[in-house]
This record gives sequence, structure tokens and C-alpha cells, in this order.
Amino acid sequence: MNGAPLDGLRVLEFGQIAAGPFAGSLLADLGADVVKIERRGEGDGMRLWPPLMGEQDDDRYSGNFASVNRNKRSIALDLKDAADRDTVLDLVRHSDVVVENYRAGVLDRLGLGYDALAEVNPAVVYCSISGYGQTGPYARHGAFDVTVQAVSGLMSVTGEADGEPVKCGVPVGDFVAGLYAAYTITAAVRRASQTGVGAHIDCSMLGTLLGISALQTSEYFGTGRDPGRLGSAHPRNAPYRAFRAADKSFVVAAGNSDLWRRFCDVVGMAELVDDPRYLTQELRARNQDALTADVDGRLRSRDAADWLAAFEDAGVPCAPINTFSEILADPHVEAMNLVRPLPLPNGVATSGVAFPVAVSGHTAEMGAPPRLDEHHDEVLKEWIHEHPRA
Ligand SMILES: CC(C)(COP(=O)(O)OP(=O)(O)OC[C@H]1O[C@@H](n2cnc3c(N)ncnc32)[C@H](O)[C@@H]1OP(=O)(O)O)[C@@H](O)C(=O)NCCC(=O)NCCSC(=O)C(=O)O
Repeated sequence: MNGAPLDGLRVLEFGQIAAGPFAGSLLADLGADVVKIERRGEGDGMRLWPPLMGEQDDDRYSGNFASVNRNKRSIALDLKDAADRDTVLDLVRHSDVVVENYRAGVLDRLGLGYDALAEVNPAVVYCSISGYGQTGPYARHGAFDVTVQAVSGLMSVTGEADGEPVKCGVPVGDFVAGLYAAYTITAAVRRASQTGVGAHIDCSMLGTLLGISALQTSEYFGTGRDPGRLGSAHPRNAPYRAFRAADKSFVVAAGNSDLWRRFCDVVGMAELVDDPRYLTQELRARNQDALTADVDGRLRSRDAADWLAAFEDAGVPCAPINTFSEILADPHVEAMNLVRPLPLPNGVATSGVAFPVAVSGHTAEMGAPPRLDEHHDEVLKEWIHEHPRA
């Protein structure tokens, strides 16, 4: 990699499915040398998630697995076997970071918890990602994305007001935990490089979902009332939601008073600007059911594309409600160079979304995900024998 910000950082990832592997892939995309330690025989369970691509039954690779395990290497070890556990300890001596997302207590039971690893490498930054954190009444509870979206309050504010609570269609519980984990790991690595003292990072899916729910939790703290479900609408802004046009729905967000005036102009309802129900942002949000009813007929009179062109001309933020196939083929995404070829170990090429943040001096590459145990000898030789850490 060229000028990679994390060039030279050695990461051992005991990751499975999403949160741990995503944290590892964020580090790998920025140039870290990330080695997955996987279960012998089967490896990370996500290896079997469809779509599996490739001609031969025994040489197919999962697109899902590739998306969060590109740019990594793999070693398969039986963590219940004493010799393999010693191999892990040898690797830990020569690494900077360990990241894992097993149920709290699993790696402690295997003799590979933070205390054991800090004994062989006091500077190691060890990040545990779990559903509920390492301590507290729920620490040993297993968690999947949907259970944490439910328990965290997120589902209670997602969905239409008169419908059932639903989860976000993207597994934010896993991916947000992975993001916080990678961010905190890089901070702890900086401190470790200055002090020689590592860290145990306790990153929970519950805590991180509460962390990104800052507007909802602060609303509750301020009012004493639970925020409710508003579909695509906003509690403190209107018009700001999906509206129905003649052919389909689209989104427009006239999120301040100037944009509200422009919105009224575009829909040809200038009389609404001075309507006492809509004079301020706060009033528009409070009276948004009436506002939506007032503009509904007019918006349904033209197709979404016409409205989008008109709002865009007026500088009012608006958007089509795309499918992934639509946005991935969009000329703007093409100009961002986000969709790139992602090779699989069997030579088949799929596509992937590259690391989405540009860092000057660094080109994030999209290297193949590893075959299970592909790099066993290579990593041991490199890390332990050829380039040992002092
Ligand atoms: C996802 C889980 C509920 C799965 O629970 P379980 O299937 O009961 O697994 P556990 O993590 O409790 O334990 C893993 C077991 O595998 C053993 N184990 C693990 N790796 C190895 C290797 N390499 N060799 C031998 N044995 C191994 C380990 O010792 C444990 O066995 P024993 O020692 O015998 O117990 C839990 O791992 C969990 O809560 N993880 C943290 C939260 C998380 O990341 N969830 C996201 C999942 S994906 C998701 O959200 C989604 O798809 O949606």
C-alpha cells in the first residue's frame, strides 16, 4: 500500500460474522496487517453465507464474507488445543492489536483473555466487542444485531407511527460497534506507542447503539418522555420526509425557514409561508400532519423526477428513494470511484464498495479475502522469525 496510515500495524482478529471482522477490515483498509484466527475446519461462519461464487462446489466464496474480510490473511487454529494456544501467545508477542467478538468470557476460559495476553505483551491493545459489554447483569448474554436493535430502544423509534417497531435494514448494531471499536483501537495504539502500555477496550453493541442515539436520549432526558416512531419524518423539522408523487415517493427536506419559503415557491403554494401554523421551524414540526395534508394533493399531481428537478433547481435538499442497484450504478457514485473489483481467492471477481473515506497520500486497495488457513506458515515465519518485535 502507498502511504497507508496504519502501515506496519499488526492485528490479530478473532472475528466472526460482522462486528469483529468489520473492525478488522477498517484497520486493513487503512493498511494494517490483519490476520484472522479462525476455527479449524469451518472458519468464520460467514464464509458460508450466500451468495457463494465460483464454479466448483468446494471452492466457492461468499460475497458477504469478502466484503468485510478483504485485505486480510488467515490462520486456522484449535483454541482448545494447548499447542495451538501457544502459537497464539507467540503471535501476540509480536502483534500490536487483538480484536475479538465472542461472547464475554469465552477467550478468558481459553486462557486468551486480556490479562493472559498482557502478560506476554504489556503493550497489546485488546478490543473485546460483545453484545452487552464485559461486566454487568447481561454480560454473558449472546447478542445478534436484531436483539440489540430491540433492546437498545432503536426499534422503538423506527417504523411508521401506526405500525410495528422495525429494525433498520442495515445491521447497524454490528457495524456501528465495529466502527467505534476501530476508532478506539487507533486511539489506544497511539497511547501505547507513547507509553508502552496497552489497553483492554470493552466495546458493546448496546453501548455503541446508545452512543449514536444521542438525539433520542437527549430528547428523553430533556422532556422525560419517550420519542416515538415517525416513519421518515423528523421530530423537529418539517417538511422533512418522504412524500408521494404521481408515480412514486421521494424525499424532500426543507430543513430551515429559508428552504421552507423555497419549498412553498416550488410547489406553487406561496400562501403557506405566512400561514400562522407554519411560521417557525418549531411550529412546522408540531403541525406537520396538517402541513403534509396541505401539500399532499399538489405533490401527487406530478412525477417524482419532475419534483426532484424543481427542488434541486431551487436548492432544496431532496432525493429519490433508491434501491442499492440504482445508487451503485449512479454516475455520482461512479465519480467517487467507490465501486471497485474485489477478487475472490478462486479467481472470480465480484465487486465491493471500497473504504469510503479518502485519505490523501493513500489509495485503499481491495485485496482478496483469505482462503481458510491460507497464510499459516507465512505469518508465523514473518511475524515470529523474520521480523520479530523487539
Ligand atoms: C454471536 C454469539 C451469540 C454466538 O454465540 P455462541 O454460538 O454461543 O458462541 P460463543 O461466542 O459463546 O462461543 C464460541 C465458542 O466457539 C469456541 N471457539 C471459537 N473459536 C475457536 C477456535 N478457533 N477453536 C476452537 N474453539 C473455538 C469458543 O471456545 C466457544 O466455545 P465454548 O468455550 O465451548 O463456549 C456470541 O458469539 C456473541 O454474543 N458475540 C458477541 C456479539 C456479536 O458479535 N454478535 C454478532 C453476531 S452477527 C449478527 O449480529 C448478525 O448476524 O445479525
